[in-house]
Amino acid sequence: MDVLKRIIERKRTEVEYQKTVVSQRELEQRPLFNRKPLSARDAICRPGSSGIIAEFKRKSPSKGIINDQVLVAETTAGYVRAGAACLSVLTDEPFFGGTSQDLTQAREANPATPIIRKDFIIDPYQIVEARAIGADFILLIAACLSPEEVQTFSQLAHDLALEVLLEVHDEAELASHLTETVDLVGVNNRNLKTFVTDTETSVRLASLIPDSFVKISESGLQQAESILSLQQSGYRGFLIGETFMKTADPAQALEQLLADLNQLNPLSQKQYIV
Ligand SMILES: O=C(O)c1ccccc1NCC(=O)[C@H](O)[C@H](O)COP(=O)(O)O
Repeated sequence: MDVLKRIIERKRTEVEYQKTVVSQRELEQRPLFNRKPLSARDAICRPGSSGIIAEFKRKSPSKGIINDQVLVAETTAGYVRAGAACLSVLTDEPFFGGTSQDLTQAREANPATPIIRKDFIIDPYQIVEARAIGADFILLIAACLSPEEVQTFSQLAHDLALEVLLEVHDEAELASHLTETVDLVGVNNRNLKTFVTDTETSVRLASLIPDSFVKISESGLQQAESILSLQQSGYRGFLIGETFMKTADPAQALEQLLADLNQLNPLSQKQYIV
């Protein structure tokens, strides 16, 4: 069975159990549920934005343990100081070693930076929970959902003032799942069957995504050169986890990447505020 199927099977059991522990009504009474979410679109598109969505990722199915030494509040605050436009916090525990508490700690440490709840959303309960733990936007993965679910889940997210990043892997998912109700469209460069990452996937799909959506390239991004070339293809956002997290100082790795990018592109020397 492929990894996504295993993740989703596990997630269904986990969400049903979680509903018996904390009801939706209780989630709606949490203090963070009443906080006004921030716009990832605005953070990524504002002039001078690095567009980097820096991810806190302890482990993954493709790499195993990446970094279990660093702390979430310290690392995410470092990312923001280094120039991240947004943060991504994985909240899946079995496969990625993340928790909802991680996201809440990142929220407390970074009150002015949009945070995505990076998880495998298959139930409306998780969207309400996303707002209650302090997220500003959510991920909907086309490979895990029907087009109708993307439509209804993104509508619910908007009703809760959360933005939506729709993730696709290929042309077919884009054709079947893209709807006006999402805000950002992410192309995942990681083939979930082989785990191989190839930024050509983003290049290939770029022109098929209407410019009304903010385009995000996800996974396997390591070099300033790749980011520059993806910018030239129309991408505004770059979701990066492992490249930063595999180092002892993830924020310093982001700072270095932005310095390399500025070096490569002297015309926009002052573009990234670091
Ligand atoms: O990262 C994995 O191994 C993985 C496996 C199966 C499903 C999803 C997976 N990753 C989630 C992500 O989307 C990435 O964490 C994110 O795009 C950052 O990727 P990277 O920069 O390559 O860590």
